[in-house]
Amino acid sequence: TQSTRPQRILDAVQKNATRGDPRSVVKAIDHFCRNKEWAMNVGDEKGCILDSVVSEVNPATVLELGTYCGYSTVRIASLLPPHAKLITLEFNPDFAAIARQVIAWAGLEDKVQLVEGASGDWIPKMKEQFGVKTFDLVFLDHWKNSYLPDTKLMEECSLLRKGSVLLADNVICPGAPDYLEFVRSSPRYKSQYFKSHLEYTKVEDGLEKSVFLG
Ligand SMILES: CCCNc1ncnc2c1ncn2[C@@H]1O[C@H](/C=C/CNC(=O)c2cc(-c3ccc(F)cc3)cc(O)c2O)[C@H](C)[C@H]1O
Ligand SMILES: [Mg+2]
Repeated sequence: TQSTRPQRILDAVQKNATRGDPRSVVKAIDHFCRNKEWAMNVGDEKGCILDSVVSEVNPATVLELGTYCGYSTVRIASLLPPHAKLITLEFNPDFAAIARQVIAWAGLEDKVQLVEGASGDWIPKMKEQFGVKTFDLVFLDHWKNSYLPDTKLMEECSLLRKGSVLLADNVICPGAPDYLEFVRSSPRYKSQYFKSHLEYTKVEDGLEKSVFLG
């Protein structure tokens, strides 16, 4: 039977990366996506910006919206301090199944909770289901028209505290114009644009870092 692109990404990880070595998993996916098949991972260039924001925030609790194959999940989790937790939401069961295996190959199962389901259903249940008070860092990389409604939902559910950092991928390409307008004009956020390129290409894209001011 025909394999899917996520399955071919998992194969590339299992063939070329070392079990328990997150950096080798990241390298294997980047090599595959740069040389064999493009895929919508945040990639190595924007990934370095992601790494620097994660290191700066040094979060105890992280929420990722949109796991896909788990590339950014592995990047983030590999930088977390010992007892920190990353919850990642993915509503496509096929992608979730692949991501679980990528996360396991990297040896990061203990730091990552992959929740299969839609952000709109799960954000309101974060406190009761996972004992999360607030998130120190949120990485938004799911459907671009869901960034804004989900940000408003996180505010309504009191999941953001003074200093919580939102980091959004693709604010230029494919773009998230309503989200960008919101976080850049709202007095409750301090926003900063990190110019970069669409993964594995020369097309402009970037990450928007927005600090919630409470
Ligand atoms: C209920 C919905 C919301 N709730 C949800 N709850 C849970 N999971 C959700 C939700 N909404 C979506 N997901 C999952 O997240 C993933 C979705 C990821 C989406 N990412 C893009 O579309 C993109 C495109 C390009 C791109 C650029 C240029 C091109 F030419 C082509 C493509 C580049 C990029 O870096 C990109 O991240 C995954 C596929 C999908 O199942
Ligand atoms: Mg993206």
